[in-house]
Amino acid sequence: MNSAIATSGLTRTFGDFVAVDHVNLNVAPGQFFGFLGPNGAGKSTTIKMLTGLLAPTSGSIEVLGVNFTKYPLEVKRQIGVVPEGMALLGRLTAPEYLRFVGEMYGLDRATTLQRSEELLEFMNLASETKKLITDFSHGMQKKLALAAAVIHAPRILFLDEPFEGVDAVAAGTLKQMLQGMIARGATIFLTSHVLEIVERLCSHVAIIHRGKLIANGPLEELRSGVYAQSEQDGQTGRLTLEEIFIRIIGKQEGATPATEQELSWLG
Ligand SMILES: Nc1ncnc2c1ncn2[C@@H]1O[C@H](COP(=O)(O)OP(=O)(O)OP(=O)(O)O)[C@@H](O)[C@H]1O
Repeated sequence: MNSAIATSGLTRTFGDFVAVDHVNLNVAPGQFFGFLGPNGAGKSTTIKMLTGLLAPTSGSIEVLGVNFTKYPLEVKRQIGVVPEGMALLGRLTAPEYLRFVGEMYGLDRATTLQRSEELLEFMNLASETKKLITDFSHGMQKKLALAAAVIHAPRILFLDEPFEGVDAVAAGTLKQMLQGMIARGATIFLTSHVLEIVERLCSHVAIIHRGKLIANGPLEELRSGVYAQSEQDGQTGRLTLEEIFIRIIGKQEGATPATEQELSWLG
């Protein structure tokens, strides 16, 4: 097996609209992979297909060398996911939910209990064990969804906007947890609009725009490609991922960047 995640011609349509258009991805085991794109580009739709939450219209997906369509359960056992809507069970408490998830993955009760306690402590949720999940704040729900996604020690973790709504202290803890997983050989595939965090964590980046992949590779290669172009434009110095992203998307749009437009009527 050479890839942790490999897609070929992955496509999803909604009626006539092509949300994901013949995407070929190749993520090596142990990579920290950032999947970027503007709003509505097709990131969540792709993650949903990669984790079995949405069927592709066409194309193939292999995860850890296994055909997802043919052997979905075998794949699902080895992956963890925090999807866009988190999909928690609101009428349970956090320990009840983690116990449910742990047992669903076939962990014995003692292991589930021990990991659940450790995770709640780690996520700073240990004092919230009596509250129903439906009464959790958005950030608390996000942290619980993350805890549930890793309780079975998955080999691949898929995260759709893991830092959204999470406070700075928790974001720091989370980054540490993800880096620890990478150090122990896991693969992480994440979407985020927080490009400073992606830049700090991810070794590889792909950019999707209107359903099509428009950039894909090691972050440093992407940087040097865009950097060479920007030198021709007269700009020198190291580009941040945010600058790289804006340049790549701007080139596709061929329009005036939003920052240069004005809402003159607005005060
Ligand atoms: N169930 C659906 N029915 C119709 N259109 C959909 C559906 N799900 C997604 N889309 C459309 O597919 C496109 C891609 O959506 P997606 O949620 O994948 O974008 P995204 O890159 O995750 O965006 P964001 O960064 O805003 O979360 C959008 O135009 C969206 O409206």
